[in-house]
Amino acid sequence: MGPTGDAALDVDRIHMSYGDVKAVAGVSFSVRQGEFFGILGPNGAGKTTTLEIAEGLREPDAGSVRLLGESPWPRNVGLLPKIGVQLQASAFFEKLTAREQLETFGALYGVPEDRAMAMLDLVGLRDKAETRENQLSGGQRQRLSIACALVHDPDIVFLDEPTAGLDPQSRRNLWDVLREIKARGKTIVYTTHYLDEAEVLCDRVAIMDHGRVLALDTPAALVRDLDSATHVVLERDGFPAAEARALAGVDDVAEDETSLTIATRSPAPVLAALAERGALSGLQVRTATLEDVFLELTGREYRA
Ligand SMILES: Nc1ncnc2c1ncn2[C@@H]1O[C@H](COP(=O)(O)OP(=O)(O)OP(=O)(O)O)[C@@H](O)[C@H]1O
Repeated sequence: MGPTGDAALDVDRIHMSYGDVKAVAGVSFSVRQGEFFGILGPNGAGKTTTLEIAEGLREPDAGSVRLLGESPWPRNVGLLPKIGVQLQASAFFEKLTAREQLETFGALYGVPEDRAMAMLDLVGLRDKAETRENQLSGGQRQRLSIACALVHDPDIVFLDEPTAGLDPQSRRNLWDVLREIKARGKTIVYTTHYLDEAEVLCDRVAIMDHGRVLALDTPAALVRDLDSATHVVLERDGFPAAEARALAGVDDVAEDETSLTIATRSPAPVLAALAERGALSGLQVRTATLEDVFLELTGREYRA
């Protein structure tokens, strides 16, 4: 599934070095309107540099960017009302409450004051409206920074690792916020080093390593193209291993103390055969993930 219609963002063969460090080495991708696009990769892959060039915060050494049909560099003031950039939490105004932060950012764009409460509702912070930002938790500050990026109702939002450093519950809460933003028709471009998260949230992802895009597609297509086995796990005593080996479509069978694991590239008939024999007790089905895709692409285990 590639971009269709007018692209919200077109990044064309960009390069960027910091001294001897080649941070971005010929990166190209397009993001279509309304798409949730993830830039993934381990630390130092070049995600932030790519995002900053796409937003118009940095000038690339080579290559070009079209953002909502325009060049974001040199600083394109006409684009600013249409793009939202998540601020680092340190960019909040000191001593203001969550509501006042939003009203202040909103005032810069001339939006009505009641937008602040609407944004607090969107990110689930209404009950923290009168709390000063330095008294918010890490997850609440992240949500406030996303609300600030959205206060002027931009068409496209850029988020740099919005879920980094959050506990699992806060991460999940933020996923709901991101899904709600997408449901409102916004284009989202975000970076993360959590591959599992991107698999759940993103329409398409670019997997980066050492300044290059190694693969770009929907998470489902990337995993499917691996052609790796699905693992069907059953309770060990639920079904004899020898019978499992004899089923059509089974590639391999392994046993440990508690479970029987069947590897297959045709899970549907194998599951149907197990169901016919009433052997689905304790069933778990494990398919490949984006981490397996990364391993296949780079030959090394993924380490965020
Ligand atoms: N301002 C800078 N000066 C010098 N080197 C930099 C600078 N910013 C980034 N780099 C280097 O460029 C490379 C890419 O960095 P970048 O921040 O774009 O990667 P990243 O994928 O966002 O990593 P992370 O997940 O750690 O933020 C890294 O090797 C980094 O050390």
